[in-house]
Amino acid sequence: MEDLIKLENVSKDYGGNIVLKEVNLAIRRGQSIGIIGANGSGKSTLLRVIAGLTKVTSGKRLQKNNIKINYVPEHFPKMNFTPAEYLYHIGTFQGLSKSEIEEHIEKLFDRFNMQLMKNTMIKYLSKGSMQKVAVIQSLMTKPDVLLLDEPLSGQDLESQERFVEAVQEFREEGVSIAIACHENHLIEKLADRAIVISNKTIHSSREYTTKVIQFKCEDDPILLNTLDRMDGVIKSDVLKDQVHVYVKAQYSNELLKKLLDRDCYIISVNSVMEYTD
Ligand SMILES: Nc1ncnc2c1ncn2[C@@H]1O[C@H](COP(=O)(O)OP(=O)(O)OP(=O)(O)O)[C@@H](O)[C@H]1O
Repeated sequence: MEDLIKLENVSKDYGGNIVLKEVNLAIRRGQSIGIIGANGSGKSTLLRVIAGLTKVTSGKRLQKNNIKINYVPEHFPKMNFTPAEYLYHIGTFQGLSKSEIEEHIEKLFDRFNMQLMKNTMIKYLSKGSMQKVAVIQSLMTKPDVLLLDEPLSGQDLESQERFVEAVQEFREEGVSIAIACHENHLIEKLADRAIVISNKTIHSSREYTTKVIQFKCEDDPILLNTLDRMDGVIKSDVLKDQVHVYVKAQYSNELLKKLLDRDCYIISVNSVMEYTD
């Protein structure tokens, strides 16, 4: 897989306070990384370094030419704009036409239940609504790399689900994603691999390379006979009336959709993790 952004022995300190020490990391095309760590461990700093928004103290940040990066910060600034005005400016800056911007705003405001807040000054919005403006901004144009810092912060459950769906759609279109958050379930859903920051460095990573989908289906020989030939399927086992199918993580949503279309009952979806150092 092609490297879009690479950190080589990157260290970052703030006035002598070392936050990251000799970190090596590659953001690969189409790969999705979850960043886990305690408060203050350096997740936001790492994301800002990946985004190229923070200068590194030593080491190198390399970036492939002409790639587009969308970034959702942990704290959205309190601005004297309405969300519609702000997104209009951002869309124009990103080269979208007026009608494209209006279409995106309508669709995304509906999707995130923000229509009533469209014309309220951002500085008066609640924390969750402000975060939704940041999320909507990052979804208006398809990037090569989507960087998300605590994107669910303050969002209600329905908006969280909408957000997961939207990120999954980008993922299926090959967008690379790095997401820092404290919700492990979100990382398991959205990441192929999780890195853990502690003691100023990335000391281990978990690979979510395979998903195991457990389901039941009415007698459907066509499905069972073709399952092993479907994209990304590694193997399948039939145990009494249940089927366990092992599928590469990036194909699991596609397979889930197929199973649901055939009225299968999904019992569970689990990640098989491999640890690497
Ligand atoms: N601009 C800055 N100036 C000085 N120190 C900073 C700055 N940004 C971050 N730090 C310090 O760097 C350390 C790591 O902060 P960072 O926000 O990256 O952690 P985090 O893992 O994202 O934390 P949280 O989970 O609480 O959001 C903290 O000690 C923080 O005080």
